[in-house]
Amino acid sequence: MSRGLLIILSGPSGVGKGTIRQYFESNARLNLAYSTSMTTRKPRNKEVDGKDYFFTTREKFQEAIKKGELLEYAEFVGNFYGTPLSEVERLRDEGKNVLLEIEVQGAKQVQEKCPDAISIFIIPPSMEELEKRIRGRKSEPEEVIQERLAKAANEMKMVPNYKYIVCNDDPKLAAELIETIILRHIELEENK
Ligand SMILES: Nc1ncnc2c1ncn2[C@@H]1O[C@H](COP(=O)(O)OP(=O)(O)OP(=O)(O)O)[C@@H](O)[C@H]1O
Ligand SMILES: Nc1nc2c(ncn2[C@@H]2O[C@H](COP(=O)(O)O)[C@@H](O)[C@H]2O)c(=O)[nH]1
Repeated sequence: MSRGLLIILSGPSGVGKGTIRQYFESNARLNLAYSTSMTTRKPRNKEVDGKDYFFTTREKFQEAIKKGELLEYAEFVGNFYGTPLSEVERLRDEGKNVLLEIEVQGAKQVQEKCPDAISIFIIPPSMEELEKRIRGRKSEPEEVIQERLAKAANEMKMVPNYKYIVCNDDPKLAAELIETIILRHIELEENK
């Protein structure tokens, strides 16, 4: 059994990463495992600890950084987010293809540490549409929406650092394109 692939799904907040993931995560052919991140952000309505995120304190997050327990981490609009390393390693050792849904600073760290990671950047059809989506989600207060939008403009400059760019106009189509990318990489790995 070969070690699972590492897949980075990145792109600005509100572009639809989570929405797209829901279309393909139950596709057994992809043999995917979603890496649950750790965050100091407060849970949103309906978010479940241990499923959507491991919600934690700043102190515990700092401790995890110090102990080298995170594959990557970043501060994003006042909160910390990071990927627990041991879980990623365990899943990949079990042959699972591990999906990281992370912002661009963390993606850069993973690309440096794991050059064979498959990096996919999701872009919105326009910045106006991105704003509409962040607002439509009604998950953040106005000042946080403004900060996320300002950040998004800079994040878009990172596009050239990614192997694949997928526009999320229609989420089903975007998910199908990503499925095709992952399936091709699985095939390449099997033929090695
Ligand atoms: N193709 C699309 N067309 C219209 N609306 C969309 C599309 N994709 C996602 N959305 C909507 O945009 C909003 C943001 O999507 P989502 O939460 O999946 O983004 P995200 O990139 O995961 O955000 P974050 O990085 O902040 O977690 C949601 O309300 C979702 O329903
Ligand atoms: N670098 C990391 N970024 C992460 C991680 N988990 C999520 N994220 C990204 O943070 C922003 C904000 O997320 P939100 O849930 O508050 O909207 C978004 O781009 C996420 O993809 C992580 O472990 N590391």
